[in-house]
Amino acid sequence: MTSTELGIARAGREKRYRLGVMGGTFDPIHHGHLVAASEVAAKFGLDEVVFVPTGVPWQKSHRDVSLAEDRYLMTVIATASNPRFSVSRVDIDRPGNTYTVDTLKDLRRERGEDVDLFFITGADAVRQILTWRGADELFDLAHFVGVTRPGVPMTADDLKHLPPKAVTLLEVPALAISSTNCRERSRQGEPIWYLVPDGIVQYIAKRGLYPQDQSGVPRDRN
Ligand SMILES: Nc1ncnc2c1ncn2[C@@H]1O[C@H](COP(=O)(O)OP(=O)(O)OP(=O)(O)O)[C@@H](O)[C@H]1O
Ligand SMILES: O=C(O)c1ccc[n+]([C@@H]2O[C@H](COP(=O)([O-])O)[C@@H](O)[C@H]2O)c1
Repeated sequence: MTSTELGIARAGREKRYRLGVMGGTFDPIHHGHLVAASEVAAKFGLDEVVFVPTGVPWQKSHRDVSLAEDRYLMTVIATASNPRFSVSRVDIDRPGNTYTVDTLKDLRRERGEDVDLFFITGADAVRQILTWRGADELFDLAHFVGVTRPGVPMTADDLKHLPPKAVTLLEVPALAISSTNCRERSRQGEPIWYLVPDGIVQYIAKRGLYPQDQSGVPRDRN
């Protein structure tokens, strides 16, 4: 959506604009991400979900991460067909480690005060939020939506350490897909068709992103 279209859409409505924010390393983006964003958009009545690929994901510094431009382009390709999905460069254009507190402040600055922000995150990331930089500020900047993820058991008890009402848990259709598994499958010459959108299979092949490991041992089991 262009900024003019956004302005027209906003002018014609009384309710505040509801913007979902789906942050991720997206190395590569897969259907688990897309289903999570789509479900939260439907359940929370979001006007738009902006996907924000990380610049430098500091909590993944133990492994190689593909170039930000490749992850950005994959995110654009995967979201292009959905008129409510968009992609932001705020994290990849900001130098240094990526912190969500900066992401949310940048989006607030860009989109204005009359927007409610909903940060979408998987159950694994919800558990980690208090380790994030500026965690005490995060819940004033956005409402957090933690989506269920296969292999990550999560109940309301797991949210006890977070401020009350700061996070909503949402059950989404279970897709046992991870970027790690997609990378490993590519490296072992196994198909990733239907785990990721078709254009992503083709982009990975074209750019040789996760080359087959001749030793048969995945490079980044994490
Ligand atoms: N299958 C899934 N179901 C629900 N949420 C998911 C799923 N995969 C990823 N997420 C969530 O999407 C966000 C971005 O995830 P990320 O880009 O790190 O993908 P990932 O599959 O977890 O990657 P990796 O395996 O490399 O750690 C995180 O909040 C993560 O919890
Ligand atoms: O702010 C932080 O310190 C922080 C630490 C780890 C992860 N995050 C954010 O959480 C989202 C998912 O991250 P990841 O590493 O699981 O792809 C992404 O938007 C990250 O920027 C944020």
